[in-house]
Amino acid sequence: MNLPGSPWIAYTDGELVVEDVPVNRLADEYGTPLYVYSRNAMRTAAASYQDALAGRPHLVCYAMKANSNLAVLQTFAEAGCGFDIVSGGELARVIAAGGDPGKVVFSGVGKTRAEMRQALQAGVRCFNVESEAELDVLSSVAVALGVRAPVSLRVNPDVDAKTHPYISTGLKGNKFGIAHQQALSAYRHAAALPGLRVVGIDCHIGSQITELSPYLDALDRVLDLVEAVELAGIPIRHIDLGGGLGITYTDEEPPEAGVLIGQLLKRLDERGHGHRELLFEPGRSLVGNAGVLVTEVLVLKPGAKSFCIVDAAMNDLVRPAMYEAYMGIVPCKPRHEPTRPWDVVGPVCESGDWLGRERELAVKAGDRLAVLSSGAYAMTMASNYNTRPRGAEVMVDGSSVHLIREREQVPQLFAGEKLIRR
Ligand SMILES: Cc1ncc(COP(=O)(O)O)c(C=O)c1O
Ligand SMILES: N[C@@H](CCCC[NH3+])C(=O)O
Repeated sequence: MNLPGSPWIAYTDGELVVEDVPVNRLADEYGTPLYVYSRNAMRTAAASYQDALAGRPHLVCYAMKANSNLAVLQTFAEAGCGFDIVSGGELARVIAAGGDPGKVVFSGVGKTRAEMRQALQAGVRCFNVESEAELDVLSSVAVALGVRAPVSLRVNPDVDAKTHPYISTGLKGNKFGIAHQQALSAYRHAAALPGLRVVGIDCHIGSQITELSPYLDALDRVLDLVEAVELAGIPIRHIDLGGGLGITYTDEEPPEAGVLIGQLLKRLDERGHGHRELLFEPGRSLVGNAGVLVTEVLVLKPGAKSFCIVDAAMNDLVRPAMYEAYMGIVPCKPRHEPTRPWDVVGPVCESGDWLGRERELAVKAGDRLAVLSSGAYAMTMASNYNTRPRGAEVMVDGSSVHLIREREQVPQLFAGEKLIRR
């Protein structure tokens, strides 16, 4: 069986392993719920973008919202990546991980003045500006600091990324970016402001995209604009095509990064833009299939509907509850016994607290299951709902194991709370 995450995540001698390490051994040592990542899967994924872009000026900016653990950032920084950030908190993480702020692009529809100042002082590479009003605010913050902010306008190309409505971002009904019809005037506005320096153009049309055509359609819209903006006398140095490339959770067959980039480069060349510096902001496709969430079966409730209650829940992995997303679930040590369908659910007091429905499994209490494709948007979206401490994170690199985040302890969860004095 070829699991998502193969060859880094696979069965060896009847046991699930991440690289050279059996997952059950990690669960024995670090407990569950436990996020386990393959460092070489991350390195390989970064290389697939970088190799496809070799010989062209480029920067792959890892969209760290997918997984912002410092050791994950360190891995991508060492691979030569920059970062796509959406908050001052994410910038602080980049710096703490030893990343270069000069390789950071700052996206997001609602940056605060304090975050703008922080990013200007750190020397980020570029602000991806998402509205005309933001141009004025950013310019005034930059003028007050005596600098010019490098800006790229995030254009909303009104292209259907054919993905879940909650994660589509490039349609005119989405809150993201500046409508492509208004972008030229927004560029004129930007070029006239004293605190700004136009450096690029940006678009990001959505997430978990499994087809090439939306990317090519968006690129055409972006190139039309680049031509119009440069005709207006405003040079555009880089083109940032965002992230969004999907991964295999079940039977999806998204294009490989190399294929996507090959097609985009071909279109750029055909249209005479092959010399431009290219930026990408991939998140999920760099880390999603590099990780699993390991959980222990607490109790079984067979019946008309059979529930397999595990110790991980929607607070550890919200994607099924939030998007009805399918995540593969496999045993860490398969039993050679008959299977039956189980709803794999967590202990949280919500009917929406499920990880998988109608999964054919042979399980007993105490067994460990691995939720596949949990390297992206799992830990970063985790919460403490029901006063549940978040799990530990472990990075495997060959046969080396690194604890990269300790398990939260309950007292930490209310450490900042105060009783009212009587
Ligand atoms: C601006 C921006 N860039 C990049 C990403 C990364 O997306 P993905 O994880 O789908 O590659 C996102 C999230 O969708 C985003 O909002
Ligand atoms: N968090 C989402 C994707 C949104 C990406 C951020 N714009 C997911 O788990 O699929």
